[in-house]
Amino acid sequence: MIKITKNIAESVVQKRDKHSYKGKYGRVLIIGGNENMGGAVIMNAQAAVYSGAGLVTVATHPDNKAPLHARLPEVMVTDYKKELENQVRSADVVLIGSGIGEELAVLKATFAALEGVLQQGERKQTLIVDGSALTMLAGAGLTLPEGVATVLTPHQMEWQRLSGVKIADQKDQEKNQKALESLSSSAILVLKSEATQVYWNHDCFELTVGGPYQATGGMGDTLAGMVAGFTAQFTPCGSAVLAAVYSHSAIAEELSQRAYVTLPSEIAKGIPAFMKKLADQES
Ligand SMILES: NC(=O)C1=CN([C@@H]2O[C@H](COP(=O)(O)OP(=O)(O)OC[C@H]3O[C@@H](n4cnc5c(N)ncnc54)[C@H](OP(=O)(O)O)[C@@H]3O)[C@@H](O)[C@H]2O)[C@@H](O)CC1
Ligand SMILES: Nc1ncnc2c1ncn2[C@@H]1O[C@H](COP(=O)(O)OP(=O)(O)O)[C@@H](O)[C@H]1O
Ligand SMILES: [Mg+2]
Repeated sequence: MIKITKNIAESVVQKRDKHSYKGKYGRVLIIGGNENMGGAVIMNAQAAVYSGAGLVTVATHPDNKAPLHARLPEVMVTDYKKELENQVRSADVVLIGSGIGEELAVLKATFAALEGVLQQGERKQTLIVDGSALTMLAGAGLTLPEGVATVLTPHQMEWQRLSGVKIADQKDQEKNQKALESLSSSAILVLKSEATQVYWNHDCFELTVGGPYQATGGMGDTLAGMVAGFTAQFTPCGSAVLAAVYSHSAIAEELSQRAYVTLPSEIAKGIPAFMKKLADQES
């Protein structure tokens, strides 16, 4: 087990090139948020924008458009049942599942569009699967698109549903690793808990920052948005995931010095200053 340290995050988050522009920092497409769970995509999007993603589009239920624009003028918004294929085609990173409910057709259309891009050999895209998309994956017996850089971000029950590994057995790295390999030959797993584990490239990493002040709805939606924002900007994908996982909980730990609970939106607001500290340390 390798500890996820500040050093890993510092080696990932770099100072920005003076001659760069938004196109260099990735196009993120967030798909999720049904009529009852629009908050989930707001938290995804806030985290992705504050992590520095170059362009962020949210494909969601139309009821969520006005609240999203009111909270985050930086994002573009589209209906997740219209023109999804074109949106997926133009994205570098696709995050699907937070608050998506049971919109199986949207999940299937997203996977089909990603496979279409792959077949044309256009470029390497990253897919992040969170929340209810993981539950639908488990229930519908869908397979993950191979060849796309994939990150799964389940909490313990989502992982139990998807992999069959019972929560009580999830401390067993070998069991988790084997189950992951049976789902995908190359996916990265972020198995969230009070001691989050990341499985990448046959290694297992463990988070040692964070705490119970994070046990509040939307905390995982914020992490998923950070993973999207970081993977849009930094390579390799696994290092970017580790840096996002570390930063999310390290910001919460800092906030917990003066707060009983560390709300997801407060963590998101802390991202730019935290990333600056990481970039300033980078050697
Ligand atoms: N504002 C919004 O729009 C928000 C929208 N959200 C969206 O809601 C969707 C559903 O996500 P979900 O996680 O709330 O529900 P689900 O997948 O059924 O899991 C809960 C079941 O698992 C069990 N459980 C056991 N261990 C667990 C663990 N470590 N962590 C968590 N649960 C654990 C737990 O046990 P119990 O608490 O009953 O003992 C219960 O039986 C998802 O798409 C998400 O993005 C939320 O983010 C909130 C804010
Ligand atoms: N006791 C705890 N200690 C540390 N982190 C926690 C604790 N409880 C929850 N978390 C973190 O909060 C997040 C919860 O994710 P998730 O259940 O998907 O939230 P949601 O779907 O409501 O956004 C994970 O990153 C998890 O590691
Ligand atoms: Mg979640």
